Amino acid sequence: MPSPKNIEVAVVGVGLVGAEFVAQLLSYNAKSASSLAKLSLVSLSSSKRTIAFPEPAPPSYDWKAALAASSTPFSVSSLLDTLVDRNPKDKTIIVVDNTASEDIARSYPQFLKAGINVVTPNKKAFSGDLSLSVDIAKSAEAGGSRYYNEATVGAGLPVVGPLRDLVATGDEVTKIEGVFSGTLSYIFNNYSPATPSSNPSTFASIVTIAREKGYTEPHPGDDLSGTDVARKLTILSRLVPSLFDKLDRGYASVATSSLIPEPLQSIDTGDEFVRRLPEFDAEFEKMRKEAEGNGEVIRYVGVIDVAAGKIEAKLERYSSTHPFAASLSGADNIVLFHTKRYADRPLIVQGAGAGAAVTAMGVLSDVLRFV
Ligand SMILES: NC(=O)C1=CN([C@@H]2O[C@H](COP(=O)(O)OP(=O)(O)OC[C@H]3O[C@@H](n4cnc5c(N)ncnc54)[C@H](OP(=O)(O)O)[C@@H]3O)[C@@H](O)[C@H]2O)C=CC1
Ligand SMILES: N[C@@H](CC=O)C(=O)O
Ligand code: NA
Repeated sequence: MPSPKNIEVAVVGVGLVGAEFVAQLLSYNAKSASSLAKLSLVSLSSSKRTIAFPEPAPPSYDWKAALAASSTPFSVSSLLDTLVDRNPKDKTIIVVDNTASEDIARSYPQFLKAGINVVTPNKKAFSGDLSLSVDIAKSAEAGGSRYYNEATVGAGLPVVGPLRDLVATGDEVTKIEGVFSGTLSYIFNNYSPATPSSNPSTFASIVTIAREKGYTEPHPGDDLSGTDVARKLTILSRLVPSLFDKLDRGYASVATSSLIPEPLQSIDTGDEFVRRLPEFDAEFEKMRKEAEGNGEVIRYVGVIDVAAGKIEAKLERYSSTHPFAASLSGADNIVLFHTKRYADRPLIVQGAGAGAAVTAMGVLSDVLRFV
């Protein structure tokens, strides 16, 4: 039996998703002693601190305590120097970015050029200005490195990979549509269900639960503004050749309807945002009742109409028998790929589209592509 391939992993971001990713990685090593790969944690970083591991960490290692006790500040440049010193051209080294940071996203080209691979659920690098997406692709080519971002759309659900495969094998995508936000799916599946409740919860209370369950972005305003969906639509559009350079300003070029009441639009912290949201419950209730009175539900959807070149993130009403109404629950995403080959019936992917466990699984499965 060949000896397992050693893959070195440097993790940046150990919040909700990052901590679960580390737990899954350590458990992979523990359960897969005879498997094809060993995943060696070489460093862990938060926004403030970093720790490096000269030896692979054992499954029971209390990395949280070690990181909290570290007095070494984190910086991208020192991480890059440390990883370059480990000879990335001679082995597989991966930076796993589990942050939502724009700065970390902007550093991918430096890592990739140095031969260091990148895996991430962070949408920022692939959904902002087109120039960064182009720089990332060129840097990977120059450095002989690779990057994967499956968990940026639909969390662990296979969405990015299948779209790449459809395109690579010569299929023509005509339309992609669906429910792309786990948070907004959870909110509307509960606030505006196919079978109306006699005692409905308030809009703000459901948002708070979605946040507690770990579905929202670090700032839930990024979900309610539609920005998170617009980012996902940008990521997918850039994989469709005819749309690659359409969204030059990224998510900001997507026609997006926001659910954020005007007075809450510039609130900086997630805590303050959810504290003030109940002030607007009556407005949301009016919208819900109107739909319910027509036998309809409310859902937040995304559409990429390739032929029309139209990309939209918007609130829609559907009859209570529509698949977006009747077949979704929890934080489900559903994505329909209409293509030349899947012309009669679309290729459909559905399942939980948010939450730490399913997101970390998407990130770890990308890491395992390097085996
Ligand atoms: N929650 C979900 O269901 C899904 C999340 N994602 C994505 O996963 C990513 C992580 O989300 P989540 O775990 O909820 O976020 P959290 O806010 O829980 O954690 C973020 C982590 O990143 C660290 N961090 C932030 N900025 C920096 C920086 N500049 N340098 C180094 N570290 C930094 C934070 O450090 P500190 O603790 O010091 O602040 C923290 O450890 C996001 O990009 C999100 O969009 C994708 C799909 C689904
Ligand atoms: N906040 C996001 C998390 C996954 O991308 C969502 O709710 O879908
Ligand atoms: Na995915």
